[in-house]
Amino acid sequence: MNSFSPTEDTIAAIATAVSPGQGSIAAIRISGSSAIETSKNIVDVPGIQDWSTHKVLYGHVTEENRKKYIDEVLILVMKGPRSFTGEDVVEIHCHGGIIPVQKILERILAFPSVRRAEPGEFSQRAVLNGRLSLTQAESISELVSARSRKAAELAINGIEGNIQTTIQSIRKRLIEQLTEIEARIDFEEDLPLLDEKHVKNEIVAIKKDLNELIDNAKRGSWVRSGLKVALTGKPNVGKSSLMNRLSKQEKAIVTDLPGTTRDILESEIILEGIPVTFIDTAGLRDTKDIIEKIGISRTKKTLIHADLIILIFDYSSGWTNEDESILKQLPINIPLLIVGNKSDLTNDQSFEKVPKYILKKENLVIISAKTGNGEDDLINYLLKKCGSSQTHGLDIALNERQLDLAKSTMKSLENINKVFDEKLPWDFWTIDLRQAINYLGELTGEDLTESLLDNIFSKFCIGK
Ligand SMILES: Nc1nc2c(c(=O)[nH]1)N(C=O)[C@@H](CNc1ccc(C(=O)N[C@@H](CCC(=O)O)C(=O)O)cc1)CN2
Ligand SMILES: Nc1nc2c(ncn2[C@@H]2O[C@H](COP(=O)(O)OP(=O)(O)OP(=O)(O)O)[C@@H](O)[C@H]2O)c(=O)[nH]1
Ligand SMILES: [K+]
Ligand SMILES: [Mg+2]
Repeated sequence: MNSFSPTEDTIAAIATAVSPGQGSIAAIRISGSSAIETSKNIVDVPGIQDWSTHKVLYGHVTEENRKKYIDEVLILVMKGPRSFTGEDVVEIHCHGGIIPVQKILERILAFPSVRRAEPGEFSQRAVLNGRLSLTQAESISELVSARSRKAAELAINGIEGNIQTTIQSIRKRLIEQLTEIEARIDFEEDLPLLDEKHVKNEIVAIKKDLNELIDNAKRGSWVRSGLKVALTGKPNVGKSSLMNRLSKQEKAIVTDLPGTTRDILESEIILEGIPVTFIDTAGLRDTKDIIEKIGISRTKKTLIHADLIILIFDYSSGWTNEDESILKQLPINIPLLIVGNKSDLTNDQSFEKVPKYILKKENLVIISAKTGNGEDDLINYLLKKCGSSQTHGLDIALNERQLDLAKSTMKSLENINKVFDEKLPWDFWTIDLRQAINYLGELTGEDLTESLLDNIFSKFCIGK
C-alpha cells in the first residue's frame, strides 16, 4: 500500500446531484476527525439518541444562532475505519433542491476544522487509507458516468477488483523474472544457469496477456464512451439526410443547395447498449465562401477523431473524380464504410457508373436516405463493427490512463527482444524489466507519487 501521511483536514461536500425542483432527498458527506463533533454542533436531535457507528439519527439542522431550523434531516454516522474513506464519516440526508443543501454545507464549512472537498477527494482518501485500490476507485467513477448497462457491468467488475488482480498477477510474474536475473548478476557462480530463452518465452507469454487487455480496452472504450461515426462526402450527397434518418430526428437542415451544412452536428442513438454518435459535417469541395471554408476545415478535424468514417456518394449519378479525391484524403488508420445514397433515383444501369473496385468492396452499402431502403444493411454493418458480438465476453476494460500504462509496459517488454537478439548481458534485461514493472505499479497504484494521485482524482466529480 501507499505510505502517504494521513490527511488532517475534515472535508465536506454535497454527495448527490442537486438542482431546483429535482430530487426529493440530497446528502452531504463529511469525512475526517471532526466530522462527528461538527455535526453535533449544527443539529438538534430530540431526546437521547445514540451517536454510535452505523446508526441513523433524526433531527434538525439549525441556523447559526440555533433559533431557527434550516431543514429536517436524517444523520448517518460511520466511525472510522468502518467507513467509505476509512475516517469518521457523517452523512446528512436533507430535502432536495439547492437551497437547503447549500445552506447546510455553508454551515458546516463555517467551522475552521472543515474545508470543502476537492473533486474525488473522498475516493482518494479511501485509497490512501487502504479501503480501496486505485483501479477500484476509478471504476466507481466510471460506474457513476456509465451511459449503458454494459458500461455499468464493466465498472462493477472493476469495483470488484478484477483489474487490480489481473494486473498485479502480471506484475508479479515480471518481478519473478527480474528476481531470477538479479540473483544471477549478484551471485552468478552459486546458482544454476539461467536460460535466456526460458526468460524470453515467459516474457512472450506475459506480452500475450497484456495484448489481450489492450485489445479489450478498445472495445471497452466503445462501451463506455460510445462510437463516433463521422459522415463525409461531396456536398449534396445526402449526409444530413442520412443522419436525420438514422437518429429519427430532423436535426440537420436539408436543402438541395450544395454547402448547406457548415457547423458540425451530432446525434446519438444506442445500438445494442453502445452509444453511437453520428457526426454530420460540411460537404468537402473547393469553395470561396468563407463560412463554408471554416466548415470544411472543421470537417477535416472531426474526421481525424472518428472511430468510423462513412463516405457517402450519390449512387444515382455514380462515382466521380471528386469522390475519388475525397477517398484518397481520408485518414488511412480509421475504418471506413462507403455508402452509395439515393438508390431510389437509380435505374438498373447505375452500377455501371461505379468502378468495379468500389463495387467489390465489402464495406460498401447502397441505401436511400429518402425511402429508408438499405438502412438495415447499414445498421447491421455498424452492429458488426461495434455491437454485442464485439463486446460479448468482454469482462475487463482498462480506462485511458490504465491503457497508456499497459502500452508503455508493452514497449519496455518489446525492447527485451533486442537485448535477447544481440545477446547482451543480464544487466541489460533488468533495465527494461524494471521499467515495465514500474509502469504496472503506477497502473495499480502500488508505485505512485502523490502528485500523480492528485491528478487522477481531480478528474472525478465533486463529492465522490
Ligand atoms: N448513503 C451512502 N450510500 C452509498 C455510499 C455512501 O458513501 N453513502 N457509497 C459510497 O460510495 C456506496 C457504498 N459504499 C460504502 C462502502 C463502505 C461503507 C462502510 O461503512 N463500510 C464499513 C462497514 C461495513 C460493515 O458493516 O460490514 C466497513 O467496510 O467496515 C459504506 C458505504 C454507495 N452507496
Ligand atoms: N431522391 C433522394 N434524394 C435525396 C436522398 N438523400 C438526400 N436527398 C436530397 O439531396 C439533397 C441534399 O441532401 P442533404 O442531406 O442536404 O445533403 P448533404 O450531403 O448534407 O449536403 P451539404 O450539407 O450541402 O453538403 C436534398 O434535396 C435531399 O432531399 C435520397 O436518398 N434520395
Ligand atoms: K445540401
Ligand atoms: Mg448537410
